[in-house]
Formats: sequence, structure tokens, C-alpha cells
Amino acid sequence: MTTPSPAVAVVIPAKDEASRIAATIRGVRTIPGVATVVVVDDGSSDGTATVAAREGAEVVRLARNHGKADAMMSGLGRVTGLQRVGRLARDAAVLFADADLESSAGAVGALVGPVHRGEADLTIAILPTQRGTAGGHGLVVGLARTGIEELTGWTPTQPLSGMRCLSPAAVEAATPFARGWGVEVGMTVDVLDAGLTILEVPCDLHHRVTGSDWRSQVHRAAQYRDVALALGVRRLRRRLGPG
Ligand SMILES: O=c1ccn([C@@H]2O[C@H](COP(=O)(O)OP(=O)(O)O[C@H]3O[C@H](CO)[C@@H](O)[C@H](O)[C@H]3O)[C@@H](O)[C@H]2O)c(=O)[nH]1
Ligand SMILES: O=C(O)[C@H](O)COP(=O)(O)O
Repeated sequence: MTTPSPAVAVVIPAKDEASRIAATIRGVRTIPGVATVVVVDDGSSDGTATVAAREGAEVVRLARNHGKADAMMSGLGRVTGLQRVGRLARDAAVLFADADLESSAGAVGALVGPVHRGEADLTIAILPTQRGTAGGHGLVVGLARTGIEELTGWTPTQPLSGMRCLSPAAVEAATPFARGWGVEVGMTVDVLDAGLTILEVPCDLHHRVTGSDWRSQVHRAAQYRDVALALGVRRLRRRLGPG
């Protein structure tokens, strides 16, 4: 007899991902222990929610766009609701995955083992070099990395990586999330501040890279703003001290 894998709840924030979400849901379903897949449609203008429902996901539909962090918080709300009604184990790990991973999505499964074995409270995926040309200059990544380093003494390899698996203790330490694109940086700092452990895990994931056109640069500006805000709030907290 094989021992059943401990439960995992997958949460996928998704904005206008109708062409990718089905493959991503199918990918994460291959991960042992996945008890539920929650897709949060963050005010999409395409058929993301319809496709996700057709794939059998739990769909949370936000009427307007709230940004990635709020979508993730809404997903956690659904996870808690499922736990309350006994449809999901209370000690389930939560695995956040982006919607654009498509057929590579199953590779986030590597994040689960260390959390279930108690080797880490938070695991973060390290992605291989992506296909296509990235159009950035490393400004947002640099801001995030040096900010985390300054606040915690730990240097992350890919500070913006959003594929993350959290133990219940890490969920408690990391919530409420920093807004928008600041969610990963805020989570990293808050989890380390709580005395919990983080492990980076290489995962063979492929996603849509941000290019170099004007839309991509506007996206990077929003990332920069949100990361700077998440760091600023935490610096201020340090200065003000506990309580
Ligand atoms: O308003 C939004 C915008 C995006 N998304 C979803 O968030 C995920 C990540 O968005 P994406 O457009 O792929 O952003 P990237 O710039 O490629 O994201 C990188 O950087 C982000 C932090 O800035 C991380 O959250 C991501 O995991 C990381 O891949 C995807 O599932 C989106 O559908 C939302 O839920 N709401
Ligand atoms: O393309 C990326 O990796 C992100 O949008 C961050 O951009 P940057 O760190 O290159 O500014």
C-alpha cells in the first residue's frame, strides 16, 4: 500500500489567460497530492474563467482587475473556505503558480516535497533561461534582490519568481500580501522575519517573457513601483520596531 501524499491546494492568479490556462491546469493536476486547483480570474476580458471552469477548476471571478497580489489573496480565501467545509485538509500546503506555464506547469511539483517533509516553509522555483529575448535591464530584479538582502541578509537568486509553495505557517506569516507586483518580495521578507526557512528549487518551467515593447516597459515600471513600495513599508516597520 502506498502512503497518500499530503494535500496541496494550487492557486493560479490569471488575467487574460484563456489561451494558456487549460494546459496550465492540466499540468498542475499531474502533481501528486493536488486536491484542488483554484483559478482566480482577475477581471479578464477574455474567456479565462469559462475555460478554467470547463477544466474543472474552482473558479473565483473578480469583476474588475485587482492586480496579482489581490488575486492571490482571493485564492487563499477560497482555500480557507474549502478547508472550513471539510473539502480540503487544514494542513494542506498552498502552491502558487502563474497561469502562463502551460505544459511545463507540472514541474512546479518539485516545490512540494521540501515543504511536506518540513525541510522548508517556503520553496521558490528557480527557472532556466527562457526562450525568446528578455527586454529588461535587470532594474526590477536588482532592486528586489538588493532590497531583500538589505532587510534580511539573504540573497535570492530570482527574487521575482512567483512559483511558490507555502506551509500553513508560511501562509500565516506572509499574509496579508504586499500589493500588486510587490507580493513576492514582501512574502520573502515576511517569511524570513517570522523565523521561517526558504529553499530555492530549480524547476524546468517555461513562461511568456516580458519583451521590450512599450507595453512591457510600462509593466516593468509597475513592477518597480510595487517592489519599491513593498520594500519601503518593510524598512519603515523595521524603524518603528515591533508593535
Ligand atoms: O493584473 C494581473 C496581472 C497578471 N496576473 C497574473 O499573474 C501572473 C504573472 O503575470 P505575468 O504577466 O506573467 O508577469 P511577469 O512579469 O512575467 O511575472 C514575473 O514577475 C512577477 C513579479 O513582478 C511574478 O509575479 C511572476 O511570477 C514572474 O513570472 C500570471 O498568471 C497573470 O495572468 C494577475 O492575476 N493579475
Ligand atoms: O523581464 C523581467 O525579468 C522583469 O519584467 C523585470 O525586468 P528587469 O529586472 O529586467 O527590469
